[in-house]
Amino acid sequence: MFKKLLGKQINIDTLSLEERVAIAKNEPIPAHVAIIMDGNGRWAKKRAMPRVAGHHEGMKTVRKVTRFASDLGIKVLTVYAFSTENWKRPKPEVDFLMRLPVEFLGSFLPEMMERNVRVEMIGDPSLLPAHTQKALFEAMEETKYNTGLILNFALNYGSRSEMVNAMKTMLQKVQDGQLTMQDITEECLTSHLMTAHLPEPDLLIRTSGEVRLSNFMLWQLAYTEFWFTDTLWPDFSEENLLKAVENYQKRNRRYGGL
Ligand SMILES: CC(C)Oc1ccc(CN(CCC(N)=O)C(=O)c2cnn(Cc3ccccc3)c2-c2ccc3sccc3c2)cc1
Repeated sequence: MFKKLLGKQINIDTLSLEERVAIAKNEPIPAHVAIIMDGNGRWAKKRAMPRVAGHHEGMKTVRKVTRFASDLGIKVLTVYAFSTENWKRPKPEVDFLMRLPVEFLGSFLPEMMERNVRVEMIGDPSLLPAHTQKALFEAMEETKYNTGLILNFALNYGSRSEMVNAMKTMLQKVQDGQLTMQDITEECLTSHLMTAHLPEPDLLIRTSGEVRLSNFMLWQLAYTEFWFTDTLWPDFSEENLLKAVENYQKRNRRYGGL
C-alpha cells in the first residue's frame, strides 16, 4: 500500500512491522477497536485437531492482540467471543471454555498489570460458573486503577436486550417523574447502555470471513468503520491488526478538502 510521507510516496509494504507502527503512530490511532473473534472451530477442523485446541489458540491470540493494541496506543479493545449459545456445545467443550479464562488471567494478569491494562466487561456474567466469575471479578478488581488500555470482554452480551433494558429503565424514570419526554434523546439512551462509560467504537474487525454483526453493539456501531477478514481468529496477528488500522487511517485521511 502506498502512503504519502514527508511529501514522498512510499510503499509501506516494503517496511518492517516496527517501521509501519512508527508511521501509523503519526496519524490518529482508533481510540476504540471492537473485535468479533470468529474461527476457532474452523481453525481446529482444518488441522484435524479438537475444537478446544482452536479455543486455546484463540485465547493466545487475545493475549497477542492485547499486547499489540497496548503498544499501538489504542484506548479500548472490546473482544466479543462470538459463540453460538454455549448450551448448543458438547459439555466437555463448555467446561473447557469456562476454565480457559482462569488460565488466561493466571498467565496474563501480571503482564497486564505491568502494561497498566484494565480488564472490564459488558454483558451478563451471572450464567458463568462460580470459578469463572471469580477469576473475572478478581481480574477486574486487581486492574481497576490501571489507566492504560481497557480490555473489555463482551460476555453473554446481546445488543437488542441491552437496548430494551435501557428503554425500560428510561420508561421507569419517566413514570417516576425522574425524566420527561423531552429528556428522551439519543444521548439519553446512549447513557443507559452498558457501554455508557466508553467511547463509541472507531473500528470493528470481524474474522473468519463472516460478514454479520450478530447482535453486537448495534446502537454503538452507527458510525464505526468495518473491517472484515477471512483470517481465522487463531491465525490473527499483529500484521492483521496493523493492516486494519492502516486501512482505517487511509479512510479517515482528509486530503485538503472537506
Ligand atoms: C476476563 C475474561 C478472561 O473472562 C472471561 C470469562 C468467560 C469467558 C468465556 N466466554 C463467555 C461465555 C460466553 N460465550 O459469553 C466466552 O466469551 C467464550 C466463548 N468462546 N470462547 C472461546 C474463545 C477464545 C478466544 C477467542 C474467541 C473465543 C470464549 C472465551 C473463553 C476464554 C477466554 S480468555 C480470553 C477470551 C476468552 C474467550 C471469556 C472471558
